[in-house]
Amino acid sequence: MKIALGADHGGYLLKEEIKEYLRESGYEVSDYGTDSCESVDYPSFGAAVGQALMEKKADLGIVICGTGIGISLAANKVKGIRAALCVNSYMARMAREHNNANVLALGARVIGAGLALDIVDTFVKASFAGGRHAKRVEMLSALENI
Ligand SMILES: O=C(CO)[C@H](O)[C@H](O)[C@H](O)COP(=O)(O)O
Repeated sequence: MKIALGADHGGYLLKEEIKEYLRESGYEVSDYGTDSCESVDYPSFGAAVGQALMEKKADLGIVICGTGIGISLAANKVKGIRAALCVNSYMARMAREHNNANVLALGARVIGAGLALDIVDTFVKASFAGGRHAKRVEMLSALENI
């Protein structure tokens, strides 16, 4: 599985930890920045990860900023992206099983690294349950045409 990572300055350090964790776990990881704690603008990095998924360069994305809010909003502006901001592992599992989320958003100023890695692990291992959820996800996609 290929995973695209992106973060602003608020999420940079957590992104580096997640990158190391995923690579050690055997995943192929592409890093769309940022590359330091120097102040940058989260929309660029959320959009870059979203575009990477839509261009089939990755299967899932993980985006991180201070709260996870701004960068999830940015990723969700890309057509086809369902980015879910999660603060616990239950949300991460439901995001995949019920919402077929393709991007996980995290807030590095909200949760610690230990919880973040557990959320990441849950998200990448879970899969879409389909069934009654498929119609709802299709309805979400239809909203992109409004
Ligand atoms: O976009 C955000 C909030 O929705 C992120 O948390 C950003 O990382 C944050 O806004 C950056 O704030 P800073 O004061 O410029 O570091």
